[in-house]
Amino acid sequence: MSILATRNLTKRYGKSRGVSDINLQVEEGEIFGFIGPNGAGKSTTIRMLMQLAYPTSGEIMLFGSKVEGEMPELRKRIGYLPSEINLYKDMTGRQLLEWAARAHGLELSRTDAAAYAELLQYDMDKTVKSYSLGNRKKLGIILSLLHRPKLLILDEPTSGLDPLVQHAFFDLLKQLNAEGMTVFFSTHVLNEVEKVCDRVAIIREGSIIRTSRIDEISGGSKRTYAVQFTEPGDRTEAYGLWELDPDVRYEAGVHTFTSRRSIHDTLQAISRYDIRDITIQKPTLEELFMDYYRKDRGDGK
Ligand SMILES: Nc1ncnc2c1ncn2[C@@H]1O[C@H](COP(=O)(O)OP(=O)(O)OP(=O)(O)O)[C@@H](O)[C@H]1O
Repeated sequence: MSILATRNLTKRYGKSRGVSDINLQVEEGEIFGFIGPNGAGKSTTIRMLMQLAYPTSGEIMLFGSKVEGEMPELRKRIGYLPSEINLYKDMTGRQLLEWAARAHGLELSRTDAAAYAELLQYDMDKTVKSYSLGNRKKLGIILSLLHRPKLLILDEPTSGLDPLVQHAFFDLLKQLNAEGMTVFFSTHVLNEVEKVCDRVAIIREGSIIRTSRIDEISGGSKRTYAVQFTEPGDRTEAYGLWELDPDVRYEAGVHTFTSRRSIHDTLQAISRYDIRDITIQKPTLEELFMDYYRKDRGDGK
Protein backbone atom coordinates (compact mmCIF):
# COMPACT_ATOMS: atom_id res chain seq x y z
CA MET A 1 0.00 0.00 0.00
CA SER A 2 1.18 3.54 -0.70
CA ILE A 3 1.53 5.22 2.66
CA LEU A 4 1.91 8.60 0.97
CA ALA A 5 0.77 9.56 -2.51
CA THR A 6 0.06 12.74 -4.43
CA ARG A 7 -1.76 13.24 -7.69
CA ASN A 8 -0.97 16.31 -9.80
CA LEU A 9 -0.27 18.27 -6.64
CA THR A 10 0.18 21.92 -7.58
CA LYS A 11 0.83 25.08 -5.60
CA ARG A 12 1.04 28.53 -7.09
CA TYR A 13 2.05 31.58 -5.08
CA GLY A 14 0.20 34.33 -6.94
CA LYS A 15 1.84 34.28 -10.32
CA SER A 16 5.02 32.59 -9.13
CA ARG A 17 5.69 28.93 -9.59
CA GLY A 18 5.65 26.93 -6.33
CA VAL A 19 5.27 23.35 -7.66
CA SER A 20 3.33 21.78 -10.57
CA ASP A 21 1.80 18.34 -11.04
CA ILE A 22 3.78 16.54 -8.37
CA ASN A 23 3.07 12.80 -8.50
CA LEU A 24 4.62 10.85 -5.67
CA GLN A 25 4.02 7.36 -4.43
CA VAL A 26 5.87 6.23 -1.31
CA GLU A 27 5.31 2.61 -0.33
CA GLU A 28 5.11 1.39 3.24
CA GLY A 29 8.59 0.40 4.46
CA GLU A 30 10.58 2.57 2.05
CA ILE A 31 13.22 5.20 2.68
CA PHE A 32 12.41 7.70 -0.03
CA GLY A 33 14.64 10.67 -0.91
CA PHE A 34 13.24 13.90 -2.33
CA ILE A 35 16.12 15.62 -4.01
CA GLY A 36 16.56 18.95 -5.67
CA PRO A 37 18.49 22.20 -5.62
CA ASN A 38 17.54 25.30 -3.60
CA GLY A 39 14.16 26.66 -4.55
CA ALA A 40 13.13 23.49 -6.45
CA GLY A 41 9.93 23.07 -4.42
CA LYS A 42 10.77 20.48 -1.77
CA SER A 43 9.53 22.47 1.23
CA THR A 44 6.41 23.62 -0.62
CA THR A 45 5.51 20.00 -1.36
CA ILE A 46 6.24 18.85 2.19
CA ARG A 47 4.26 21.70 3.73
CA MET A 48 1.25 20.60 1.67
CA LEU A 49 1.72 16.99 2.81
CA MET A 50 1.67 18.27 6.39
CA GLN A 51 -1.46 20.37 5.75
CA LEU A 52 0.49 23.54 6.52
CA ALA A 53 -0.13 24.92 3.04
CA TYR A 54 -3.20 24.49 0.85
CA PRO A 55 -2.71 22.99 -2.60
CA THR A 56 -3.91 25.09 -5.54
CA SER A 57 -5.00 21.80 -7.11
CA GLY A 58 -4.33 18.09 -6.95
CA GLU A 59 -4.73 15.41 -4.29
CA ILE A 60 -2.86 14.03 -1.30
CA MET A 61 -3.43 10.54 0.09
CA LEU A 62 -1.97 9.58 3.47
CA PHE A 63 -2.29 6.02 4.84
CA GLY A 64 -4.75 5.33 2.04
CA SER A 65 -7.10 8.22 2.94
CA LYS A 66 -7.64 11.30 0.84
CA VAL A 67 -6.62 14.43 2.75
CA GLU A 68 -9.50 16.87 2.98
CA GLY A 69 -9.47 19.79 5.38
CA GLU A 70 -7.90 19.34 8.79
CA MET A 71 -7.17 15.70 9.55
CA PRO A 72 -5.43 15.65 12.94
CA GLU A 73 -5.80 11.88 13.27
CA LEU A 74 -3.58 11.46 10.19
CA ARG A 75 -1.03 13.98 11.39
CA LYS A 76 -0.69 12.11 14.69
CA ARG A 77 0.72 9.16 12.80
CA ILE A 78 3.40 11.30 11.17
CA GLY A 79 6.67 12.59 12.60
CA TYR A 80 7.63 15.88 10.98
CA LEU A 81 10.80 17.92 10.93
CA PRO A 82 10.30 21.32 9.26
CA SER A 83 13.23 22.88 7.38
CA GLU A 84 13.32 25.75 9.86
CA ILE A 85 12.42 25.08 13.45
CA ASN A 86 11.22 27.79 15.76
CA LEU A 87 11.41 26.77 19.40
CA TYR A 88 10.82 28.51 22.72
CA LYS A 89 14.23 30.05 23.32
CA ASP A 90 14.19 30.19 27.14
CA MET A 91 13.38 26.52 27.62
CA THR A 92 15.88 23.69 27.69
CA GLY A 93 15.68 20.89 25.17
CA ARG A 94 14.55 18.55 27.96
CA GLN A 95 11.68 20.85 28.96
CA LEU A 96 10.53 21.04 25.34
CA LEU A 97 10.78 17.29 24.95
CA GLU A 98 8.81 16.74 28.18
CA TRP A 99 6.12 19.11 26.96
CA ALA A 100 5.96 17.43 23.52
CA ALA A 101 5.88 13.95 25.09
CA ARG A 102 2.93 14.98 27.28
CA ALA A 103 1.14 16.33 24.19
CA HIS A 104 1.43 12.81 22.77
CA GLY A 105 0.19 11.34 26.09
CA LEU A 106 3.66 9.97 26.89
CA GLU A 107 6.24 10.23 29.68
CA LEU A 108 9.58 11.44 28.30
CA SER A 109 11.45 8.83 30.38
CA ARG A 110 9.45 6.08 28.67
CA THR A 111 10.41 7.25 25.18
CA ASP A 112 13.69 6.61 23.36
CA ALA A 113 14.64 10.32 23.53
CA ALA A 114 17.71 9.74 25.74
CA ALA A 115 19.03 7.04 23.40
CA TYR A 116 18.49 9.28 20.35
CA ALA A 117 20.23 12.17 22.16
CA GLU A 118 23.24 10.03 22.92
CA LEU A 119 23.44 8.80 19.35
CA LEU A 120 23.23 12.31 17.93
CA GLN A 121 25.61 13.73 20.60
CA TYR A 122 22.96 16.12 21.81
CA ASP A 123 22.89 17.72 25.28
CA MET A 124 19.21 18.25 26.13
CA ASP A 125 19.92 20.28 29.27
CA LYS A 126 21.10 23.44 27.52
CA THR A 127 18.67 26.28 26.81
CA VAL A 128 17.49 26.64 23.24
CA LYS A 129 18.79 30.21 22.88
CA SER A 130 22.37 28.87 23.10
CA TYR A 131 21.81 26.43 20.22
CA SER A 132 23.68 26.25 16.95
CA LEU A 133 21.75 25.25 13.80
CA GLY A 134 23.02 21.70 14.32
CA ASN A 135 21.62 21.50 17.86
CA ARG A 136 18.27 22.88 16.74
CA LYS A 137 18.19 20.17 14.06
CA LYS A 138 19.05 17.46 16.60
CA LEU A 139 16.27 18.57 18.94
CA GLY A 140 13.87 18.78 15.97
CA ILE A 141 14.76 15.24 14.90
CA ILE A 142 14.17 13.86 18.41
CA LEU A 143 10.88 15.78 18.68
CA SER A 144 9.74 14.22 15.39
CA LEU A 145 10.52 10.72 16.66
CA LEU A 146 9.11 10.87 20.21
CA HIS A 147 5.82 9.15 19.43
CA ARG A 148 7.36 6.51 17.14
CA PRO A 149 5.41 7.57 14.06
CA LYS A 150 4.57 5.15 11.25
CA LEU A 151 5.66 7.77 8.73
CA LEU A 152 8.54 10.19 9.17
CA ILE A 153 8.70 13.30 6.96
CA LEU A 154 11.92 15.26 7.26
CA ASP A 155 12.68 18.52 5.46
CA GLU A 156 16.45 18.84 5.04
CA PRO A 157 17.32 16.97 8.22
CA THR A 158 21.09 17.00 7.72
CA SER A 159 21.76 20.70 7.18
CA GLY A 160 23.91 21.92 10.07
CA LEU A 161 24.90 18.42 11.22
CA ASP A 162 28.61 17.60 11.11
CA PRO A 163 29.65 14.55 9.07
CA LEU A 164 29.98 12.24 12.09
CA VAL A 165 26.51 13.12 13.36
CA GLN A 166 25.11 12.83 9.82
CA HIS A 167 26.49 9.32 9.72
CA ALA A 168 24.92 8.43 13.08
CA PHE A 169 21.65 10.00 11.95
CA PHE A 170 21.49 7.89 8.79
CA ASP A 171 22.29 4.76 10.82
CA LEU A 172 19.37 5.68 13.09
CA LEU A 173 17.07 6.13 10.08
CA LYS A 174 18.05 2.70 8.77
CA GLN A 175 17.41 1.15 12.18
CA LEU A 176 13.99 2.81 12.55
CA ASN A 177 13.14 1.77 9.01
CA ALA A 178 14.09 -1.85 9.77
CA GLU A 179 11.67 -1.61 12.72
CA GLY A 180 8.84 -0.57 10.38
CA MET A 181 9.01 3.22 9.98
CA THR A 182 8.57 4.64 6.48
CA VAL A 183 10.82 7.63 5.85
CA PHE A 184 10.41 10.47 3.34
CA PHE A 185 13.08 13.14 3.47
CA SER A 186 14.22 16.05 1.35
CA THR A 187 17.79 17.06 0.78
CA HIS A 188 20.15 18.74 -1.61
CA VAL A 189 23.11 16.80 -0.25
CA LEU A 190 23.51 13.77 -2.45
CA ASN A 191 26.32 11.61 -1.14
CA GLU A 192 24.43 10.03 1.77
CA VAL A 193 21.28 9.43 -0.24
CA GLU A 194 22.98 6.63 -2.10
CA LYS A 195 23.62 4.72 1.12
CA VAL A 196 20.24 5.11 2.74
CA CYS A 197 17.43 5.51 0.16
CA ASP A 198 15.54 2.81 -1.70
CA ARG A 199 14.11 5.27 -4.20
CA VAL A 200 14.41 8.94 -5.02
CA ALA A 201 12.39 11.58 -6.80
CA ILE A 202 14.36 14.38 -8.38
CA ILE A 203 12.62 17.76 -8.41
CA ARG A 204 13.76 20.76 -10.38
CA GLU A 205 12.04 24.11 -10.91
CA GLY A 206 8.80 22.83 -9.38
CA SER A 207 8.46 19.60 -11.36
CA ILE A 208 9.59 16.05 -10.80
CA ILE A 209 12.01 15.15 -13.56
CA ARG A 210 12.60 11.54 -12.54
CA THR A 211 11.57 8.96 -9.94
CA SER A 212 13.78 5.94 -9.73
CA ARG A 213 15.27 3.20 -7.62
CA ILE A 214 18.75 4.30 -6.53
CA ASP A 215 20.32 1.24 -8.10
CA GLU A 216 18.65 2.05 -11.43
CA ILE A 217 20.29 5.45 -11.65
CA SER A 218 23.36 4.68 -13.65
CA GLY A 219 25.31 6.53 -16.24
CA GLY A 220 25.10 3.65 -18.74
CA SER A 221 28.55 3.18 -20.17
CA LYS A 222 29.81 6.61 -19.09
CA ARG A 223 33.24 6.28 -17.49
CA THR A 224 36.13 8.58 -16.68
CA TYR A 225 39.53 7.34 -17.83
CA ALA A 226 42.87 8.54 -16.43
CA VAL A 227 45.62 7.33 -18.74
CA GLN A 228 49.37 7.61 -18.53
CA PHE A 229 50.96 6.83 -21.89
CA THR A 230 54.50 5.51 -22.07
CA GLU A 231 55.45 8.26 -24.51
CA PRO A 232 56.05 11.37 -22.41
CA GLY A 233 54.28 14.72 -22.77
CA ASP A 234 50.83 15.85 -23.87
CA ARG A 235 49.64 13.29 -26.46
CA THR A 236 46.11 14.75 -26.79
CA GLU A 237 46.64 15.98 -30.32
CA ALA A 238 48.95 13.22 -31.56
CA TYR A 239 46.54 10.50 -30.37
CA GLY A 240 43.33 12.33 -31.32
CA LEU A 241 41.90 12.01 -27.80
CA TRP A 242 39.40 14.85 -28.33
CA GLU A 243 37.44 12.46 -30.52
CA LEU A 244 36.60 10.59 -27.32
CA ASP A 245 36.03 13.74 -25.26
CA PRO A 246 36.41 17.34 -26.50
CA ASP A 247 37.10 18.33 -22.87
CA VAL A 248 40.07 15.95 -22.43
CA ARG A 249 42.64 17.32 -19.93
CA TYR A 250 46.38 16.76 -19.58
CA GLU A 251 47.98 17.32 -16.21
CA ALA A 252 51.10 15.97 -14.46
CA GLY A 253 51.63 13.27 -17.09
CA VAL A 254 48.00 12.01 -16.97
CA HIS A 255 45.35 12.38 -19.70
CA THR A 256 41.85 12.46 -18.21
CA PHE A 257 38.72 12.12 -20.32
CA THR A 258 35.12 10.93 -20.09
CA SER A 259 33.76 8.57 -22.71
CA ARG A 260 30.22 7.33 -23.30
CA ARG A 261 31.38 4.67 -25.73
CA SER A 262 31.56 1.11 -24.39
CA ILE A 263 34.66 0.30 -22.35
CA HIS A 264 35.71 -2.10 -25.11
CA ASP A 265 35.49 0.56 -27.84
CA THR A 266 37.20 3.19 -25.71
CA LEU A 267 40.10 0.91 -24.85
CA GLN A 268 40.37 -0.15 -28.47
CA ALA A 269 40.68 3.50 -29.50
CA ILE A 270 43.63 4.13 -27.18
CA SER A 271 45.31 0.72 -27.09
CA ARG A 272 47.15 1.50 -30.34
CA TYR A 273 49.45 3.51 -28.11
CA ASP A 274 51.63 2.11 -25.38
CA ILE A 275 49.89 2.57 -22.00
CA ARG A 276 51.87 2.70 -18.75
CA ASP A 277 48.91 2.98 -16.38
CA ILE A 278 45.15 3.43 -16.50
CA THR A 279 42.25 3.89 -14.04
CA ILE A 280 38.60 3.72 -15.06
CA GLN A 281 35.95 5.29 -12.82
CA LYS A 282 32.17 5.04 -12.80
CA PRO A 283 30.41 8.38 -12.35
CA THR A 284 29.41 9.16 -8.77
CA LEU A 285 25.74 9.58 -7.93
CA GLU A 286 26.42 13.29 -7.57
CA GLU A 287 27.74 13.50 -11.14
CA LEU A 288 24.73 11.57 -12.41
CA PHE A 289 22.34 13.95 -10.68
CA MET A 290 24.19 16.90 -12.15
CA ASP A 291 23.72 15.24 -15.55
CA TYR A 292 19.96 15.05 -14.91
CA TYR A 293 19.75 18.72 -14.06
CA ARG A 294 21.75 19.66 -17.15
CA LYS A 295 19.82 17.29 -19.43
CA ASP A 296 16.61 18.91 -18.35
CA ARG A 297 18.01 22.24 -19.46
CA GLY A 298 19.04 20.70 -22.76
CA ASP A 299 22.78 21.03 -22.26
CA GLY A 300 23.49 17.51 -20.99
CA LYS A 301 26.42 15.60 -22.35
N1 LIG B 1 5.47 31.76 0.84
C1 LIG B 1 5.91 31.88 -0.43
N2 LIG B 1 5.52 32.91 -1.22
C2 LIG B 1 5.94 33.02 -2.51
N3 LIG B 1 6.77 32.15 -3.11
C3 LIG B 1 7.20 31.11 -2.37
C4 LIG B 1 6.81 30.90 -1.00
N4 LIG B 1 7.40 29.77 -0.53
C5 LIG B 1 8.14 29.29 -1.57
N5 LIG B 1 8.01 30.08 -2.67
C6 LIG B 1 8.64 29.84 -3.99
O1 LIG B 1 8.34 28.51 -4.38
C7 LIG B 1 9.46 27.90 -5.00
C8 LIG B 1 9.85 26.61 -4.25
O2 LIG B 1 10.38 26.95 -2.97
P1 LIG B 1 10.69 25.87 -1.83
O3 LIG B 1 11.03 26.61 -0.57
O4 LIG B 1 9.58 24.90 -1.77
O5 LIG B 1 12.00 25.16 -2.42
P2 LIG B 1 12.98 24.11 -1.74
O6 LIG B 1 13.21 23.06 -2.75
O7 LIG B 1 12.47 23.68 -0.42
O8 LIG B 1 14.30 24.97 -1.58
P3 LIG B 1 15.42 25.04 -0.41
O9 LIG B 1 16.32 23.87 -0.62
O10 LIG B 1 16.09 26.34 -0.72
O11 LIG B 1 14.70 25.04 0.90
C9 LIG B 1 10.57 28.94 -5.01
O12 LIG B 1 10.55 29.56 -6.26
C10 LIG B 1 10.15 29.89 -3.91
O13 LIG B 1 10.64 31.19 -4.17
